Amino acid sequence: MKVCVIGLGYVGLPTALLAARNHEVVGVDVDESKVDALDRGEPPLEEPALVDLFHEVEGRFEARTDVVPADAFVIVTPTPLDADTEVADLAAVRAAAEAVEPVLTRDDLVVVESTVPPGTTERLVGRILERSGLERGAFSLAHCPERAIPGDTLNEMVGNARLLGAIDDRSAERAADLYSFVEGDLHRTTPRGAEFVKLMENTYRDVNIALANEFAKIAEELGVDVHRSVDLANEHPRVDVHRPGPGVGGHCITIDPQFLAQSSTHDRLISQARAINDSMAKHVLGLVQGAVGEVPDRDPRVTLLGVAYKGDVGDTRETPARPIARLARNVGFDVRAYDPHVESDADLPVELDSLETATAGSDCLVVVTDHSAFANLDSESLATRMRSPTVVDARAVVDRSRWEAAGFEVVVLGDGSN
Ligand SMILES: NC(=O)C1=CN([C@@H]2O[C@H](COP(=O)(O)OP(=O)(O)OC[C@H]3O[C@@H](n4cnc5c(N)ncnc54)[C@H](O)[C@@H]3O)[C@@H](O)[C@H]2O)C=CC1
Ligand SMILES: CC(=O)N[C@@H]1[C@@H](OP(=O)(O)OP(=O)(O)OC[C@H]2O[C@@H](n3ccc(=O)[nH]c3=O)[C@H](O)[C@@H]2O)O[C@H](C(=O)O)[C@@H](O)[C@@H]1O
Repeated sequence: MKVCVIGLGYVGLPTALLAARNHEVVGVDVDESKVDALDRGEPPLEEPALVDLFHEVEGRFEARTDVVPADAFVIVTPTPLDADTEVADLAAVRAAAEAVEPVLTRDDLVVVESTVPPGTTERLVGRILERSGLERGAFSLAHCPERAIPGDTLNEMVGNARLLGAIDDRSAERAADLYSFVEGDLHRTTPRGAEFVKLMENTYRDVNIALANEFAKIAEELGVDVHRSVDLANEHPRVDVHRPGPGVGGHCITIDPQFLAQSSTHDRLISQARAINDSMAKHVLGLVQGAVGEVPDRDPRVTLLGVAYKGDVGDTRETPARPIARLARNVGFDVRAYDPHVESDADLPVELDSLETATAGSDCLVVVTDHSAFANLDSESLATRMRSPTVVDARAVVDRSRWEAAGFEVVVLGDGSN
């Protein structure tokens, strides 16, 4: 079938390329520079396996800025949180549905793949499509959310089980054909059911991380090491505590729980977990202030190691580095930053430098991101470059004994044992 994928971002582009293994695919994005890059054969993709896939499907994938008639449409546009109202901003999903409506014909399939609050597929997208004069059922409609983890997108898109939240049997059959690249099981449910399950999954992770972060703060008070404690607790066959850190980032886990909270009067734990995770930036700053103390002569200098929201990716959306940098600047720190996966980011309140420049004369390093490269940093040369060799490790990635031997004072978030 001919498939039109609308939104060529972290999820839409890999989805379009995978679908192009079995179908003719047109990828649509409002960002002309993205479409131009794809036309030039330069896909904006971080994972090497995805670049290979781009070349594999050449001839079956084309990028455009306008929606064209097709047999199936997949909406994968962003669903951020509206900053003023704290509810889902569905403008891009609405715009995509409005772009499909004029070209929609009988028997076409429309899939919402964006993560959305329960009810959105049928109430918002379905109603816009009905303006075409076609009744629901004359066209197929489904919500098939994505579960892939950034960093291993291709393997997860293919291997993970997938939800098919279809309005009827025909919609489910056609969606199964569209997603024939998926090797995991396809589970049939309703659109609202799929919307709810997707949000439950990310909420579970956010709440679990909040619990780990609360354990970390308690461990600091009690004088024990939370990281070793989590390892030991997870030896229990029915316990799976997540990892504490400087806060939860990314476009999904920071946002999706709020789509559930906004949909119910019963939210208690979900909002509390969000607040705990958001409080971690302040907690990290407290650790930095405790470690650095009073600095004579000039503003104390702090260097953020990592601005990406998590390890080994270059994505900075909702990164905890942002509040940490802002809070540090507010209390008078000169803030520098280095990230091996991020060259520049205009949305960050701090410029990115090379490791050498960012750490020169620094009073404190703060490990914000768990990039694998940080486990192998040369602590001895860092110690000689800094004014006072101190590190606050919010991810438990540095080797304490090696860094202490190099002359560092080492503070690990959640480790009260030292
Ligand atoms: N990033 C991830 O790992 C995952 C994201 N999701 C969900 O998938 C959806 C998309 O997320 P990402 O791919 O990360 O977003 P993104 O921001 O990387 O990409 C979205 C793309 O849509 C384009 N766009 C915006 N409005 C458009 C319109 N009206 N017509 C055509 N293109 C338009 C943007 O220019 C951008 O290229 C969101 O709902 C997100 O919650 C779900 C699972 C995983
Ligand atoms: C339930 C689940 O694992 N969801 C995944 C998640 O991807 P994402 O990269 O946002 O999640 P993540 O790896 O948990 O990272 C989110 C944030 O949480 C932090 N984090 C994560 C795990 C942990 O134990 N402790 C912790 O502090 C990370 O450092 C990061 O800042 O959200 C994606 C999405 O829905 O967009 C989803 O497709 C992915 O499968």
